[in-house]
Amino acid sequence: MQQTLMPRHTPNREISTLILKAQQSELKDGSATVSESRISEGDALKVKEWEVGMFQNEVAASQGIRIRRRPPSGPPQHYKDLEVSQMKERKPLFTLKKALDNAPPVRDFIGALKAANSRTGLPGLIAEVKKASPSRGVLREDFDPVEIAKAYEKGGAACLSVLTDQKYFQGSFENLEAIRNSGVKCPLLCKEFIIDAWQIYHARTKGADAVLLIAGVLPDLDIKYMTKICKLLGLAALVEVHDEKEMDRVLQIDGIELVGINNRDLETFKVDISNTKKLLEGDRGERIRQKGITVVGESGLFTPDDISYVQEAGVKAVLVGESIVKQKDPAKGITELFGKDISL
Ligand SMILES: O=C(O)c1ccccc1NCC(=O)[C@H](O)[C@H](O)COP(=O)(O)O
Repeated sequence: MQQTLMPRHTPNREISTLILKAQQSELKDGSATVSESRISEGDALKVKEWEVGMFQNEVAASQGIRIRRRPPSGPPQHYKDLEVSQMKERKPLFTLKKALDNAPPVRDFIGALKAANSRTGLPGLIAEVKKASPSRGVLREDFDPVEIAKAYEKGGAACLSVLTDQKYFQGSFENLEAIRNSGVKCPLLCKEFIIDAWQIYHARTKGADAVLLIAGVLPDLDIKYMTKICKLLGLAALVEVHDEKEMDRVLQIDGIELVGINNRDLETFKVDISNTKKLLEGDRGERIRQKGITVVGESGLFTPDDISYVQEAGVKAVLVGESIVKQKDPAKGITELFGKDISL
């Protein structure tokens, strides 16, 4: 943490004061990070935002992060940075914090996956409510998110993943909120490109029980900080990796309970389900088991053989979109995917 508190760029006076407070706090109890220290959560967020803004590209490069968001200088240009900064202006953090008082209670996302796995002997299913994707275009023209969510629950899904990104997936927070308010009991993952802690608060106010943190997009410091915010809010964090390097980065972060192995390369869109097996082999797999991490196999799962393959590799849960959302009756699609009725 000290290293990130010694910027090469000069912070403004407010940030300098906050950094000093955080450092004094660290000196007192030795181990605290900015977010754990005695400065307020709002102040910690300001320091964090400043650190992230200054170092993002340097840190990202050193951690092998391939998916870059910010230009080296100047204003944000990536659509998600722009989108989030506009949303933050409309609903600042203090407004979101007030809205938390009226947010529905959080349901146990990881508990639901484990219970389904124990009940069926098969990986717990996170069924994805996704209208379109960058690799496949529109998956379902007659897309009614609540109807699909209800069919998934009827078909035995343990949890649901709801795409909220509009640009690439034609998703929305309205869909997430509508599913949450529809009486569907499955815990909900907010499937979003999270780049800012503000989005976690926002997801919580819209009824999410879990959020996605993508290691290919977020530096270690962000993953650490954001998993703490999730814990603070009672949300589960699904930390997604695609290769060995990302898995190794995530394994050295304490407190991570749920890791997703995406079989899809987010840059090339190439899907290979043997990726799940590769990342769970040998010492790496052993460390994951020792840490008690629940692993989710993600993407490209279409048949009972695919499910058996990733289960044998060591996953306790799977995240599936295309193969079930395209079915006329998504509940039947689940039965076909698993080769048996998992709702019983
Ligand atoms: O689905 C895509 O084309 C995609 C492209 C780029 C980034 C992410 C993408 N999808 C997100 C996902 O990880 C999947 O929606 C999820 O794992 C389900 O995958 P599938 O069962 O293959 O629909």
